[in-house]
Amino acid sequence: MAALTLDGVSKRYGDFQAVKDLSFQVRKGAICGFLGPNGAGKTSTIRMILGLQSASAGTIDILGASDGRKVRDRIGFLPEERGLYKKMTPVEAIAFFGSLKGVPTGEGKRRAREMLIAQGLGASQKKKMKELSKGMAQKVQLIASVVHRPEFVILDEPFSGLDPVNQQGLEEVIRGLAADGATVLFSTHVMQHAERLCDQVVLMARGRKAFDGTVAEARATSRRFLELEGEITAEAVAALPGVTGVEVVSDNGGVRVLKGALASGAGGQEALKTAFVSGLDVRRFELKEPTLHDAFIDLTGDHPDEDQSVARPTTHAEAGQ
Ligand SMILES: Nc1ncnc2c1ncn2[C@@H]1O[C@H](COP(=O)(O)OP(=O)(O)OP(=O)(O)O)[C@@H](O)[C@H]1O
Repeated sequence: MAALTLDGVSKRYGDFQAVKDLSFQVRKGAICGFLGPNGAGKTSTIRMILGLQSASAGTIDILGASDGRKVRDRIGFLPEERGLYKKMTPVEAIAFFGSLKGVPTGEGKRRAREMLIAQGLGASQKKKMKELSKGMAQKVQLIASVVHRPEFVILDEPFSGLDPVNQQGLEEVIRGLAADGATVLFSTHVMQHAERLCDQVVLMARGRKAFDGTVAEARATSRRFLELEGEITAEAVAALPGVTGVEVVSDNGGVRVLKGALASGAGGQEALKTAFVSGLDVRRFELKEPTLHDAFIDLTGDHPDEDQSVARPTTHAEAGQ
């Protein structure tokens, strides 16, 4: 059963169309990654789902309602721009947000303490929000957005600004929400989180949906590739059977790392065999599966995290992380 359905949704700001004819469904209980580079239209879509702005065209159904305002007590939302009342303690802040969603203050405080302890923030319960680190404050805000135990949780770029340890903690929180039966939709331009977490990914590029399916299905749209290192030329790799394109990853005085994309269906063994038989100076080789990041680039031509510190030539090394 679908918890969320978008059908032909568009958003126009003056002459600029930020979201174009967007349709997708999210099944009840699924974790859905809403992916795309900055400006792809993710926040605009989330705001339409929540009813914070109206769609220029198309229809939305969230938990049976035509926008989130009508079912606000059943929805939890972590906005991209964050901030909690600085002088409150985390317990007060969480209970306050709970009270806006109908949770009695005493019960809100009890849940706040329980969740703060579960998140390793037990010792910070009595501090003021302004005394917490950014990562801690972000966790408190996330707890505040789910203290009323919503059926549908929408998180806009929840991983941004968190260090790797806190990012991992957040992944666990998201898994926990889904394990408790909630449907989760989160936006991100960092593919690795989605790769680990999502039952479904919706890829956005320039306002349009570029892909909708499982992570495995997304990866399957992309090609495997062969990475070779040695005193080899790009031309020599391009001539290997099954190789359709070559990228020079690095060149260290003639010792190069070369990446050869394989034609769909090509296993790579044939190319390796030919490389050895023809006496190419292969000092290292690796057959690599495409990551979600590779699939995104193949599907859209965009770099989802181009404003991040992930440099393109090393991207494929992320596959095993
Ligand atoms: N209120 C607005 N008026 C005019 N243009 C807007 C408005 N809000 C967003 N846009 C534009 O619409 C496009 C999509 O923006 P949106 O914030 O939805 O993208 P996004 O994928 O969420 O990216 P980000 O992660 O940067 O927020 C961008 O080009 C943005 O500049």
